[in-house]
Amino acid sequence: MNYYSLNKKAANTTFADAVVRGLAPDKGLYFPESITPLDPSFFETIEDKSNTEIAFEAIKQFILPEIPEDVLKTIVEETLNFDFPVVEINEHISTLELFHGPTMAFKDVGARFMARCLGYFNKTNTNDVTVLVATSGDTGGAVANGFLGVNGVNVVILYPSGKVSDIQEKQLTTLGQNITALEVDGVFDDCQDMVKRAFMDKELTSKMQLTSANSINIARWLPQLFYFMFTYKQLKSKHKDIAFSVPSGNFGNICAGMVAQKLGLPVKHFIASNNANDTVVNYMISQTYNPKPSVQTISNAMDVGNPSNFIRIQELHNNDFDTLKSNLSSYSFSDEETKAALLEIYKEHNYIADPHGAVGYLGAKKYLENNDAHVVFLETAHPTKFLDVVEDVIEKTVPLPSQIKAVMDKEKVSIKASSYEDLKAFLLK
Ligand SMILES: N[C@@H](CCOP(=O)(O)O)C(=O)O
Repeated sequence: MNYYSLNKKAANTTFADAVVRGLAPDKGLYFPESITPLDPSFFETIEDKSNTEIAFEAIKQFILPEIPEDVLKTIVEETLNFDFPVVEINEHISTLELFHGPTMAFKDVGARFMARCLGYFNKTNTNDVTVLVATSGDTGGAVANGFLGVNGVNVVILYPSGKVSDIQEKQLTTLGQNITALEVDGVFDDCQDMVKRAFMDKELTSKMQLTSANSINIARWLPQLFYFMFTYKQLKSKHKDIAFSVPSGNFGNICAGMVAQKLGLPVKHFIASNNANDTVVNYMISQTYNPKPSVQTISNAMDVGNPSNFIRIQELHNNDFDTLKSNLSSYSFSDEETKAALLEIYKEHNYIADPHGAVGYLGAKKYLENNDAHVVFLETAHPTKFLDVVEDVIEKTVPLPSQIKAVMDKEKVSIKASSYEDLKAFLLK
């Protein structure tokens, strides 16, 4: 499979090259040249397949033969060695728990998958690769964990100082080895802009191979389509019309769900559930894309003012607003509404959500006001990653899982960076 740049000014390229570059030379995001629907029998018999069989069948057209079939199977198996349960909240709403991996956030799948792809390509590539990643909370920890000790790969994580949760900060600043955390004086979008600027900096790129482990990288983005297939497997026999409410920040996850839909997955509708960072909500009303600096919220992983993947979503809908509108609704919710939802989910349904899941729950409820479907909201991270907020709202102590306990007492190590020049100086050193 070859990939083209959505800026249409760079040459098409292979999966390997797109992964190693991260971003195309014209600063565009890579996009697959074709998406061929799977045979309908795949979905008819999905309940008989294991998660790894589903994932392998769904992703192979994007990767083979550059990674051989047996290696890709192993990558998929190693990536997916934890559960993805769907939990019913009520008759009309369920949640897909995406927090059973090592860093307890949905990013684990993409990070582990990409790390293994890069590890494979590095066997024949003698040059070290530097992975730059911007995080508003969860990506950083997942990438640190997924890439720890990968041969020939150095990881530099940029995160907005004081704007990630304590646990998230521990997860991305305490591993050492080939992982370095840069604490940026700014918001997530500043971190993302610094990463994108580094890719265009000829002085840097002439001296080192840079790539990204954000969802702008196809190997981080595409595996997220698995979640939507795993949900269908679990709900197919119970519900006819399934819609997804996806807590959205950089919009990679929901966009991957739309790729699953292009592959033939029956999805009635997508709901992009946002916090106060409502760039896409406004676009869906005004048809004007007006990115703005992100504002800080209690669902911090979604504090993104200029979602990178929205351009891929438009491409998937042939850049046609009416087509997009028939498939996507987008709503925004305040922190107060999010806290009220956390409490409601706990009190009425005996379920402890995290702030991002609570935003997803609100999106599901809003959609159901005027539509019929069974809506699955994605629980993108474990509630204990946002311990202060969750315990304060539900007035209950939440037990800590082993993955969280493991980082609690480790010492944070980070380097302050207040400008692009600081990042560049660090990389050149
Ligand atoms: N929500 C992210 C921000 C970056 O998103 P990504 O999926 O493009 O890595 C985070 O938690 O860091």
